[in-house]
Formats: sequence, C-alpha cells, structure tokens
Amino acid sequence: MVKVLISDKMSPRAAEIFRDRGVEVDELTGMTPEELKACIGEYDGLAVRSATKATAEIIAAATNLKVIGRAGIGVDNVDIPAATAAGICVMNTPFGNAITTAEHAIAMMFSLSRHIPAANASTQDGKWEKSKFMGVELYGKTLGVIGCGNIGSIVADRAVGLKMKVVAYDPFLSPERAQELGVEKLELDDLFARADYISLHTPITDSTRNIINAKNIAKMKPGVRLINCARGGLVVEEDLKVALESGQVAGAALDVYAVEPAKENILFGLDNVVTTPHLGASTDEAQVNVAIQVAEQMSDYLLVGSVTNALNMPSVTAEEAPKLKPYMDLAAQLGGFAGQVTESGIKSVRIDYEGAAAGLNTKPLTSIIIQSLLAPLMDSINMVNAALVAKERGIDVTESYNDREEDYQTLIRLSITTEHQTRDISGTLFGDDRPRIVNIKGINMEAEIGPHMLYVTNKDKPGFIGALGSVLGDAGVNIATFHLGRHKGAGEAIALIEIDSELSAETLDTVRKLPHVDQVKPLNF
Ligand SMILES: NC(=O)c1ccc[n+]([C@@H]2O[C@H](COP(=O)([O-])OP(=O)(O)OC[C@H]3O[C@@H](n4cnc5c(N)ncnc54)[C@H](O)[C@@H]3O)[C@@H](O)[C@H]2O)c1
Ligand SMILES: O=C(O)[C@H](O)COP(=O)(O)O
Repeated sequence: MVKVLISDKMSPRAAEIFRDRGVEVDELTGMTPEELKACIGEYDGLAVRSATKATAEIIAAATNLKVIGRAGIGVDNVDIPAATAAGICVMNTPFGNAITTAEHAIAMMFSLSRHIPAANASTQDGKWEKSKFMGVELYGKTLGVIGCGNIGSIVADRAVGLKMKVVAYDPFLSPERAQELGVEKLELDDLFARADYISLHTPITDSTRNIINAKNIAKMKPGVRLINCARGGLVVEEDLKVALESGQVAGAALDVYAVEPAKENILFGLDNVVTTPHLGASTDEAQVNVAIQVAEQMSDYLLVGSVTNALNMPSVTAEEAPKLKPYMDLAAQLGGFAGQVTESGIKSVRIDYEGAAAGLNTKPLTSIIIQSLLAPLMDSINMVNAALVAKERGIDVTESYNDREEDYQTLIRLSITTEHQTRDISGTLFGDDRPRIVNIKGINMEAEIGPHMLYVTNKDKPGFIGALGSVLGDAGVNIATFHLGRHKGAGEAIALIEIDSELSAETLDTVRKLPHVDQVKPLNF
C-alpha cells in the first residue's frame, strides 16, 4: 500500500482525502530533522507546509520517496535539485492561498497606516492616546507592487478598489496584463522613486534575494512604507532597521523573516514595525484549499500517474493520463529498445511526433523515452530526472512535430546518434491503444513487444528461420510471436521474437554462432 507522511500542521481534509483514495497516511508534525531522517525511508510521499525542511540530507534518506507535496506556494524549504536528482517529483498548490495572502498584505498595509496593533494594545492598557496614533490615508497614494504574479496581481486589484494608484515592477508582466489589471508597469528604480507603499510578492531567487537593501532604500521616496508577505530573504533586515530609525522608511509590516521561526529579530521592538508570524496563508479557507489540492495531486501522482503543478516534471492532467497511457507504453518500448541495442555513447536523440501524436502533450512522452533509453545504464533514472541526466551526459535532445498523417495515423520515430551511426526506430498504436514497432533501421515490420524479446540481425538467406527455431526449441524456449522484416536490395534482415522466458547464456551463444547472424540481443521490457 502506498504510504504518505504529513509532517506539518495541515487541515484534516488532507488525511481524509489520502485515506479515501486508499493511501495510508501518518501525521507526525513537529519532528526534528533527525527524527524525520530516521522515518522518511518508509514513505512514498511527503506532504509539507513551510516548517519541514526537505534538505538534501533528508532526501538522501528518503529511499522510497516519489513525491513531495507542498500545501502552499513557496518551495524554498525543499531542495528541488536534490529531489530532481533523486527522481522525486516536487509539486505545490500555486493558487489555493493566493487570495488569503493578498488580503493579509492589504490588512498589513492598513495596520501600518493606522497603527492598529499598537493602538489596540494601548487602548486595552487603559490609555487613550488619540494623538499618538495619527494615521495616513491610502486613498490616492501610490502602491508599488514588486512581483505581479498570482498574489501581486490580487493585491493590485484590491488596491485599485481602494482608489490607490498601482505601479508594478515584474520583468515577466506583459503590457496587456498590466493594462487588464489597471497597473502601470515600471522599471524598478522608477517604482522606488514613485511609490508611497511597496509590497513584495516575488519568490526568493538570485535576482530577488536582498532586493530591499541600503542602496535601493536610498532610491525610495522618504517616508515610504514597506510590506513583506513574500519571503524574509528579500529584505536586508539590518539595512531596513537603519532606514526605519532614520525615518527614510516610515514603517514596515512584516509577515516573513530572514530566519524562521523568528523568535527574535533585530526589527522587533521598533515603534514603526508591525509583525505577524508568517500568517499570510493562515485562513480556514486557504488551508482547506491547499490541503485538498495537495492530497489530491499527490494521490493522483502515486496512484494514477497524473502530474499537476509539478516544479520538476511535465504536467499530465487526469483527462490526459488515460489517453497518454498507451503512448507512454509505446514511448517506453521505443526508448527501451534503443537503449538496449545501443552499445556506444549516445550523442544526440531526436524524436519526431507525427499525425495524432503531434497533437498530444508530448513532454511526458519525451521524458519516458529518455528514461527508458538510459535505464540500461543506470538504476536511478526516472521521468523526473531524465532530462537533467541527459543534459549532464551531454546528450542533445530535440523534438519535431508534423501533424500530417504519413503511412500511419499516429507515429513516434526515435533516432539515436552515437559516435558511429544513427539508428531509427518507429512505433504506432493499433486501434488507439496497442503499441506496435513498425520500423527498425529503415526496415518495415509490425512487431508487438512482450516482456522477453530476442532481436536478431542477419543476412537475408534461406534456412535462418528454421535454424533459429530449432535452437530455441532444443533449449525448451517457447516462441510467442515472430516478426520479420528485410531490406530486399541490401540483403539485410531483422527478426524480433517474443519468447516466454529469458535465454541462457549458452543458448544465446548458440544463436550467435548460427550461419548468417550479425547481431543477437536479448531485450527485456
Ligand atoms: N506569507 C505567506 O504566508 C505566503 C503565502 C503564499 C505565498 N507566499 C510567497 O509569496 C510569493 C509570491 O507568490 P505568488 O503565488 O504570487 O507567486 P507567482 O509565481 O505567481 O508570482 C511571482 C511573480 O514574481 C515575479 N518575479 C520573479 N522574479 C522577479 C524579479 N526579479 N523582480 C520582480 N518580479 C519578479 C514573477 O514574474 C511572478 O510574476 C512567493 O515567494 C510565495 O512563497 C507567502
Ligand atoms: O508559500 C506559502 O504558501 C506560504 O509561505 C505559506 O506558508 P505556510 O504553509 O507555512 O503557512
């Protein structure tokens, strides 16, 4: 039975869904890294929020793990390169908590403008400090949104509703989308020069880490207010402290910190700072959304093979999965065949998708071709790391598409180029779901692939088939199917034979010594 660990506090809906789908689930929250490392080997799936750190060390101990699901957006707590190298799919739930987090950013902007947290504490302390908590209006002010993706664009939309002027810096924001959102797209320095409020909504990357630093703070309007509900590492906290003390930054509202959990921080205790403990996604609605989504996505991946919101492998929708299934089988056969007959280093791989195949989601097909092609060389390859492994080995992979039907209604042609030659193998589907190999090295045939195959190339001379049949018969090996093809002019022939059991080394040797035989390869699928 497939087994999943939920290692962070999550809505009970996640465990319910896993159980309903027949997945065994353990909920062990608050474990130390050592405790997690000790038990992770038992699980096929790991469901996390931001508290669990799925480090390279944890991943190395996760010998059965197939999927890490993040019930939320940010995956900076998951070592994705290590997961990819280990063949573990990493998925998140990109939309489930976006509205909630955007609302938190707006709430933080109001709190900052009207000193709500401090005024609340003072009022309940019996003080009546009306003049101390003089605020500022949002109406007519300029909000600078840095990162205008899911959350940033919801923040922008809400701010437009508050009659703010919204400007945005996001290199990937198209002018059309900016217009649709009612925001003005700016360069970063222009945003710094114009914004009264700045709200951060980017992931943490090499280009965003420390983006709020002393140099950039100096470019901002004096008295600017900053809101960070994205990631702590976007802000150099020491530089922000100096700016808050000097008044260059009038206030900061922070939900996230350089080090979390932030039990202490150099910004704590400043009058003009409002803080929450990474609460951006913490509403009933968002937590139910992300829990349902992560449990469904992980179950689908583990039980059906469909892939949604994966960060390190191509997506396959639940509708596509059954349609792609026979193509995945065909792709695995083509890759497996080529991988087992290719003896020298592969330099490049070309995959032509023709007819109906050209209209499919071919990314997973290409991944499985590469996986099965390289599987004879390594145990650790799967669809997740196939592209990476090919790249690391300097194998150039290209795909081409031709939606015209040629000889077949649908066809996948795989061409492998080694230092010595280029070899082609093509396959189609009969009746939409039965894979058939239809061409090997330019020789036509219609071969069905079984678990044990024998691939023989020989001179096209009389007597060979009878001799081969006798050897297999003498060895007590039953022939299930026998497929032949030949190049009439060249005198070259191919036999692809399905046998009921593997051949012994002696029998293989006998076949190799038969007259006219060039090459003999046992193939397993
Ligand atoms: N506080 C919380 O609890 C909480 C909750 C949810 C999400 N988040 C965080 O919010 C962030 C944004 O989430 P999202 O769902 O909107 O992500 P998203 O991927 O939809 O949007 C991010 C945007 O940032 C832009 N971007 C990337 N690099 C940039 C750069 N150098 N400069 C400017 N823009 C850049 C991208 O083009 C994209 O449009 C993530 O870091 C996520 O982890 C925090
Ligand atoms: O990236 C996210 O989704 C947020 O940071 C939420 O984190 P949490 O699930 O730990 O609240």
